[in-house]
Amino acid sequence: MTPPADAAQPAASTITNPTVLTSSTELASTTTTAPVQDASGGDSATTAAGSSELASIKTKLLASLGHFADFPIPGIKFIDILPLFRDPAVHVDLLRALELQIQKEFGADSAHKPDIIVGLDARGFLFGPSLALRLDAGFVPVRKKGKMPGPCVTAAYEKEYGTDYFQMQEGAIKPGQKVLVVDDIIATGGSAAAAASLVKQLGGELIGYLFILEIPFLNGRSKLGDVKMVTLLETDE
Ligand SMILES: O=P(O)(O)OC[C@H]1O[C@H](OP(=O)(O)OP(=O)(O)O)[C@H](O)[C@@H]1O
Ligand SMILES: Nc1ncnc2[nH]cnc12
Repeated sequence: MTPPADAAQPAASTITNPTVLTSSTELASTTTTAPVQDASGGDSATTAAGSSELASIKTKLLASLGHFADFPIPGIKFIDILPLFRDPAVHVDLLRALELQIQKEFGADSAHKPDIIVGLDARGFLFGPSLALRLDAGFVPVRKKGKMPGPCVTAAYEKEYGTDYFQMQEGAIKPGQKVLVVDDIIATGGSAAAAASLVKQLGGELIGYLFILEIPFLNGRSKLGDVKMVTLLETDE
C-alpha cells in the first residue's frame, strides 16, 4: 500500500524528557485566543503555577495509562488511553493539560488559532470535540473508509499493525481554514500523515498536530513534514 506522499522532514518541535514532557523550557509569554485564566487573572500557561500544574497533571495521566503486551497482534506493546476517560477527574485533567499544552506551544500567534479540529477515528473522537469547544473551533472527523455518507476524499496509509483507508467528507473543511489534527497516539505516523493529506485535498491549511502520547522509537514525527507537532506525553516502551 502506498502511504500518503507527505514530506519526510522532522517536525520542528523537539522532545527532551524521556518520560514526561514537563515545562523545562520557558512558557510562551502570550496565549491563544481562548486563554485559560489562573487565579491571579494571568493566563495559566504563562505562569510558573501553570507550568507546575501541567507537569503535575502529566504525571497523573501517565500513571493512568494501561499497558498490554501482544495486542492486537503479537509483538505490539499496546498502550491503552481509555482509562483516562473512566474517571471524570482524570478526564477533566486531560482536557486541562491539552489546553495548557496548546497555549504553551502555540502562544498567542493568531496564525496558529485553529478554525477546525480534525479528530481521527476512533480515539481522536474521545477528546477532539471537547477540545474544539474549549478552543472555540469546529470539529470534523476523519473516519475509516465506508462509514460516512456523501462524496468523500480518501487516503490510504500504513500503521504500526496494518494497512487502512481514511476518509473525510467533501466540504467539511473550507479552503483556507486553519486545521489542527488531533489523535490519541502517534506511533509510525501513518494515520496522522494520511489525515494531513485529506486536509490538504480539501484545501485546508494544516497548522499543527496534537497527540496525547508519542511512541518515539517508531519515529512517526518523521512522516509529518515541517508542521508543528505537539505531544503531551511520551513513552519509551
Ligand atoms: O501512528 P500510527 O502507526 O498510524 O498509529 C496510530 C493510530 O493507531 C491507532 O488507531 P487504530 O488505527 O488502531 O484505530 P482505532 O482508534 O479505531 O483503534 C491510534 O488511535 C492512532 O490513530
Ligand atoms: N502501540 C500502540 N498502542 C496503542 N495504540 C496504538 N496505535 C498504534 N500503535 C499503538
